[in-house]
Amino acid sequence: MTMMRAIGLMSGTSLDGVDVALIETDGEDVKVVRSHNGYLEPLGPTGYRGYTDEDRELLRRALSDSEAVVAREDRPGCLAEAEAFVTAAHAEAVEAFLSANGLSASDIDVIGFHGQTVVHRPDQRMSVQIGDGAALSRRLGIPVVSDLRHADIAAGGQGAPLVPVFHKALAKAAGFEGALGILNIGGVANATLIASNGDVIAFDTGPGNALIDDWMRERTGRPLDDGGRTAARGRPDEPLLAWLLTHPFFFRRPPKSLDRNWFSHKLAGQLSTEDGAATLTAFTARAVARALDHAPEIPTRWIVAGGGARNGELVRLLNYHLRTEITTADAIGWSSAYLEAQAFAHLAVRSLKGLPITFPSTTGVREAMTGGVLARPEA
Ligand SMILES: Nc1ncnc2c1ncn2[C@@H]1O[C@H](COP(=O)(O)OP(=O)(O)OP(=O)(O)O)[C@@H](O)[C@H]1O
Ligand SMILES: CC(=O)N[C@H]1[C@@H]2OC[C@@H](O2)[C@@H](O)[C@@H]1O[C@H](C)C(=O)O
Repeated sequence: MTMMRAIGLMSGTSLDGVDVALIETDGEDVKVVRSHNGYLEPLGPTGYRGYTDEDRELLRRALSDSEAVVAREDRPGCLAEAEAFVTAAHAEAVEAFLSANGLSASDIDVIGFHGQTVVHRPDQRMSVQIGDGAALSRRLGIPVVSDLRHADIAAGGQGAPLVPVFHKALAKAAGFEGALGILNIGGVANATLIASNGDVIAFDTGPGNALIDDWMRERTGRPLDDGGRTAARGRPDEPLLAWLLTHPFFFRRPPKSLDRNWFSHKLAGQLSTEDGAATLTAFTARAVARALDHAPEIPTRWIVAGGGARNGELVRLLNYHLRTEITTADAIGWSSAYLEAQAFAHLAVRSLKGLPITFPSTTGVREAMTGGVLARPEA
């Protein structure tokens, strides 16, 4: 099949910025190259457009104002302003990326545009990602696929996670054998479990970095615990941790997905900065370990991606709780930081071709289905 050149754009729940990645894919197989250390990695450059404090403040207000959303078209409070900003920030990110890599719009077949999640209520069949795909397509002169969660959620699925079909393509390209776990630790964490016979299940495991980030911002003014160094100096509050893990979410059978706002860093309340960071970091790690309760086959290899892979204390705890050695995505030639953006490039091509992007075992939707809305520049 012919390979297409696709750009994926992700602005995740951490609200840190726009990730940009170009890959070549036919929607089934991803073009890979052998990296310097012998692993197979997706071919293509990546880019990033960080949010300023002011940008992040607007997005935070948008998250809060979005509580008033009743129908998915609603844009209460600052949501319309935030949506225009998200579209413009993504356009700038792509323009800078193209020029940095000597590319022009005609070199790109399609863009997969995730947008910024502001509402995720699968029980109400609603998940809203702000960002205007049609406007982005017109500005860039490139076809854009957006709104990739809606069809699934409207059909009764969780609308998340969407990356598993890309994880599976990467695992196939790498030729991994045996049961494999792929963990993405963004604001929220999600796991893809691939059994030795190729069967896939996927679900959100619980909070990722979001609570740690919120805690650090409140206590230190810096929005992350660099390397997990603060957590490493503290002691987790065991009774609080045990209580947090009694939340019904952890007992629900997958597929399941989580909204960023279902848990709050305020739960660590009165603890010292270090002990609070240690407790919230341990919470993320133990919530991930609860994934093993739902695994049809215990993975013998775990690959960890997302910003959380750079939190040394979190990785140390995961090594302990997952009972097997874990490897960071970067160590095997995959990109910890850009895997999700690459996934949305792959998903856009699958959407263009009408291939399924969600499955009963990944979102709980009744049957495998495609999704996404295509906008063409001339429309
Ligand atoms: N050096 C570091 N030390 C500790 N944590 C880090 C480091 N670098 C990044 N992070 C964490 O990673 C987060 C960003 O992760 P990532 O970009 O994967 O999230 P996202 O894509 O926004 O989220 P999601 O996957 O939920 O959509 C930061 O907010 C921070 O918590
Ligand atoms: C609703 C939403 O935006 N969910 C995100 C979030 O961030 C991580 C986790 O929660 C995952 O379910 C999803 O993103 C990834 C990209 C996904 O859909 O696979």
